[in-house]
Amino acid sequence: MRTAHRVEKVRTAEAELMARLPDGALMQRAAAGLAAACADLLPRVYGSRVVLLVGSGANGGDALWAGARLARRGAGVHAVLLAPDRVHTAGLAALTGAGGRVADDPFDVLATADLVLDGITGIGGTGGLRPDAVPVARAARGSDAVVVAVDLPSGVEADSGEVRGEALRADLTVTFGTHKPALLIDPARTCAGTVRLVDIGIGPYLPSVPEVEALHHADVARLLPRPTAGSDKYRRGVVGIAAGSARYPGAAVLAVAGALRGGAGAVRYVGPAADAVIARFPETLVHAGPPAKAGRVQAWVVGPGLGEDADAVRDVLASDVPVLVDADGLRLLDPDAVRARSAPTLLTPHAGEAAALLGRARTEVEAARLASVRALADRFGATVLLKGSTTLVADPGTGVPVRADAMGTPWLATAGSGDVLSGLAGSLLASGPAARDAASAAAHLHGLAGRLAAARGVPITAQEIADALPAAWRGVRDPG
Ligand SMILES: NC(=O)C1=CN([C@@H]2O[C@H](COP(=O)(O)OP(=O)(O)OC[C@H]3O[C@@H](n4cnc5c(N)ncnc54)[C@H](O)[C@@H]3O)[C@@H](O)[C@H]2O)[C@@H](O)CC1
Ligand SMILES: Nc1ncnc2c1ncn2[C@@H]1O[C@H](COP(=O)(O)OP(=O)(O)O)[C@@H](O)[C@H]1O
Ligand SMILES: [K+]
Repeated sequence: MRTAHRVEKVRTAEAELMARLPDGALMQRAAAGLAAACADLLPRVYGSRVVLLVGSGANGGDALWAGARLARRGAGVHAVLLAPDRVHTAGLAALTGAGGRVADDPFDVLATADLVLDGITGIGGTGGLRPDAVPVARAARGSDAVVVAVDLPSGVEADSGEVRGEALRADLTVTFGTHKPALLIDPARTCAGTVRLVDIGIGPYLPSVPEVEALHHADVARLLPRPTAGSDKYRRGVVGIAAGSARYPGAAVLAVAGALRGGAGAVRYVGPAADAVIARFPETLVHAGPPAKAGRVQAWVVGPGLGEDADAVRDVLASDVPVLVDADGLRLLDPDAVRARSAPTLLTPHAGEAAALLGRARTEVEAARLASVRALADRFGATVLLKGSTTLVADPGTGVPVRADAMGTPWLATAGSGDVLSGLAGSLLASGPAARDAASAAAHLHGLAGRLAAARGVPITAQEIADALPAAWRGVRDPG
């Protein structure tokens, strides 16, 4: 599992460790890891052209010390000083002592660079790149050089993953001690490129509960149900799907398709699309409705393609089993009914639906995804899965890390893809895990299924995502 901590916690941990170490030792650890990562990227260090973008803080210091190491190995290193009167003096002395130089014209040196190290800002940066840094960052991106961000791509908000203005776009980010939330959450995550973590020894001083966590395949594999000799279809869990309408029968079929691949022992469909569901999936148990009369289930999914059937939403929310609400269900739900539930509730909005639930603009939700998912979880007293290029899963209250999943691919942005996800997550929910575990496992499997279906770089349909779910289970359980 990758874990990310807030700046305040990182600074506290660094201070505790620094008090036990000689001056500058932590920066040396960071610079050594950074220089090694750069050396790995260059065909050879000797004779390569490296440009350092150096801001006013310790992030610039890291870049300068790493530049000095590369210069000692024969690289031609130029430093672009964005705040010459506030530069890290020891770092600059080390660079010039190793044969590195201060650049006269940033654009000249960037035009021929092989590698650019972005040390403009790290965890101390706020408010996007300053106007004087913008053309330099753009020139770096526009050059043929590989761009390596120091700790964070400059211009992002470390704690939230927001980008308030312009940010540098890196190919690789070398981060120190722990991930920062911005490295796991869009839009900042997209600026980071590949992320490499360098251990500088602060691990023991960080809190055990991170701010954000991202599951690996192995973590997800542990969350997936596995039938035992004592299992029967009811013990494995029955998931009820209240979805579809005369207008949108396909949503019911797709939600059932996802549910059938989610590990429940049986899928019970309730609603007006029973014929379409049975025609495609004869293994489904169908019922015309209402949900309360459909028979016992261990979890409900309500909402995909539901149209205006507010009664179905009310019925399901009144049940005493875990409930997932998606799509039309999110529009029709009574917030008080959600808050009053004693069994778990999982809401699965995309940014537009989240915006409607919060009474905010969609752009606001997209810009501040972490704050939005937390606000929704608190407002509804429910687990919330916020869809998008990084899927976030939050529980209400503090002290529980938000889960971030970036397994997906933009090819997943296709009609009906969310219906498959809700069926899948509901099916997992029926087998008994906590809502946040069912939600994060579903997001990961769905993302991997999308990747597998789109492996040849071709458009995919929602049905193909559902069809790729068995391969995604295998991929998660046996990544070998
Ligand atoms: N504290 C430590 O022990 C260590 C810190 N390290 C490095 O130090 C960094 C943090 O250093 P600092 O606290 O000095 O902070 P930064 O170097 O991230 O930036 C702070 C400086 O940037 C200015 N600034 C803020 N926002 C800006 C913006 N948008 N555009 C331009 N300038 C802006 C501030 O006025 C301040 O002078 C980490 O990200 C990491 O790279 C590493 O060397 C590891 C050890
Ligand atoms: N740019 C993207 N990158 C990765 N995944 C995405 C992207 N856009 C959307 N998705 C995923 O695709 C799915 C779309 O769901 P949703 O918006 O509900 O679609 P629909 O309502 O058509 O079923 C979600 O799982 C979401 O996380
Ligand atoms: K940086």
